[in-house]
Amino acid sequence: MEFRFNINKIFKNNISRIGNSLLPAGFIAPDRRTALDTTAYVAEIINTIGQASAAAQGLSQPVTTSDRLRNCDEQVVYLMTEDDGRNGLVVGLLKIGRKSLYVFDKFGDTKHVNAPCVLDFYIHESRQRSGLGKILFEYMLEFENLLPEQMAIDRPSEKLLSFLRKHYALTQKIPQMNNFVIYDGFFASQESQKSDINGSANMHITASPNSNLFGPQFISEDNPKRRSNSRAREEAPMVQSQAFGRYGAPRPQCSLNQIIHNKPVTAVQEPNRPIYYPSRDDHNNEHEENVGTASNVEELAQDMQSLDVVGKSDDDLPNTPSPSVSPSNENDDEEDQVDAKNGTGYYQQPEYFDDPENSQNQQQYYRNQQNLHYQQQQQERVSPIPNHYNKRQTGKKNVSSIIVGTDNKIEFDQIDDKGFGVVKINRPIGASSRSSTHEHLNDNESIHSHESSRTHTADGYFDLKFFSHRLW
Ligand SMILES: CC(=O)SCCNC(=O)CCNC(=O)[C@H](O)C(C)(C)COP(=O)(O)OP(=O)(O)OC[C@H]1O[C@@H](n2cnc3c(N)ncnc32)[C@H](O)[C@@H]1OP(=O)(O)O
Repeated sequence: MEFRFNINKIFKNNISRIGNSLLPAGFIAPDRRTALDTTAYVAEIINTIGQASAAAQGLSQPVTTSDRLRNCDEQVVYLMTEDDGRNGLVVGLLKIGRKSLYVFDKFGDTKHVNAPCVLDFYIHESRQRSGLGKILFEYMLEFENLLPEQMAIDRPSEKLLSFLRKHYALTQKIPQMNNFVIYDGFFASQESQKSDINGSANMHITASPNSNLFGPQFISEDNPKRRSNSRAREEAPMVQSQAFGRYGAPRPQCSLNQIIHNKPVTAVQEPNRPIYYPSRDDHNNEHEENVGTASNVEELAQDMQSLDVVGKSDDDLPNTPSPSVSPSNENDDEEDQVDAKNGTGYYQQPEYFDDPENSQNQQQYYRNQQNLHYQQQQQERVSPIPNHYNKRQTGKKNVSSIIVGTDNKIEFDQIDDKGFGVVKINRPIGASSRSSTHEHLNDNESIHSHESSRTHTADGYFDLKFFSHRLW
């Protein structure tokens, strides 16, 4: 590879080591101007041979550029030149540098190493397979005081793999998940550099593929399984997690790990986490009352079932529907109708039930009952507040009302900024005047159906008062 300038004045030896100064080691410039010119020439040489190396490897971008070399303290380039009696030739490039890597050892555990790496290696096509590559590589190993197996190879080509196999008998690769190739014997030389991200000498990060999901786990080197180099995992390895911080939280069992190690995959058991129900008085730190565990939820459900619905307690009701009943479920609708006809329904039946011409009203009645039931349950979950609390006790300022009409439309009517919401069921849309709504607003009344209202119309009125956060 020829250049427009005489490279023999720059490189006094066949192999020159160049660092981030872009001047060959031992180069002496008579003046500053010469130094700057030489730097520019070396930059041009490096860029040119870097391009040639990338082309030889089929890379779209060169791995070696003068800018990268200038800006990196950890990398050096070995250039091989020939004196052809004219301007001289550049015939080879070898770039190495230390890199901080997470690599798998032969047991599949991840280790953090700061390893010397072969980053770029190129011998001009006219000189390949003539032994120059080995000369250049040997020079580098000697200068850096390294063994070939100590080096990690960055994306080696088939030619380089063959080169290493032939000259250094490197055949036993340790599989990695990154582009680096390391060989057996790599870790024997890394003992002195062993460390983890905390700098601890006796810990390392596991190679779990779930590390990205659940965070790294730190396994002690004192683990007897690691000491014995046994990969049989009859018992769970001792995993030491950080007691605090990001990785301090309990992690779910890694099912992939169980599959890989042929263990029965157990169902993931959710920890008994506290359940937080939104409190109306969060700002008063009273939400502690609303924090419970799953068992508390059952108690809450029992409390809900014991509430008086439409003036009738559960004790009077032979068939209490499941709390999970969905108001939109048509089948459940039918079942409830049958129950009601048999006198085993959950709610009281209005008089028009006996009128066969009123079947539409009956259906509407059941739908509304189920809606009410569902909304009550939802309301209870969000705001499990004794129904005798008044506005002053709850401190709420927002009042709004929902009016559910006979055609299943819901009218949500905000009256003014007071404290509670009211759902009015079975009222004609828009027919409920604000004044009449106000008349029925009594903060001391229960969240259940409004008996007095229901008597005003054959459709029946069921007001549901609720505590709500302000929506608008
Ligand atoms: C991390 C990296 O840099 S990966 C990129 C490596 N670089 C390249 O692939 C660029 C193209 N190749 C080259 O530049 C050179 O072939 C090098 C640098 C790999 C080796 O340099 P050479 O001067 O050819 O090596 P040298 O002559 O000392 O050793 C020759 C041995 O290298 C291997 N080798 C070299 N060229 C080839 C080739 N075309 N095909 C297969 N093996 C080859 C063989 O093992 C060969 O031995 P053999 O001739 O008995 O089969």
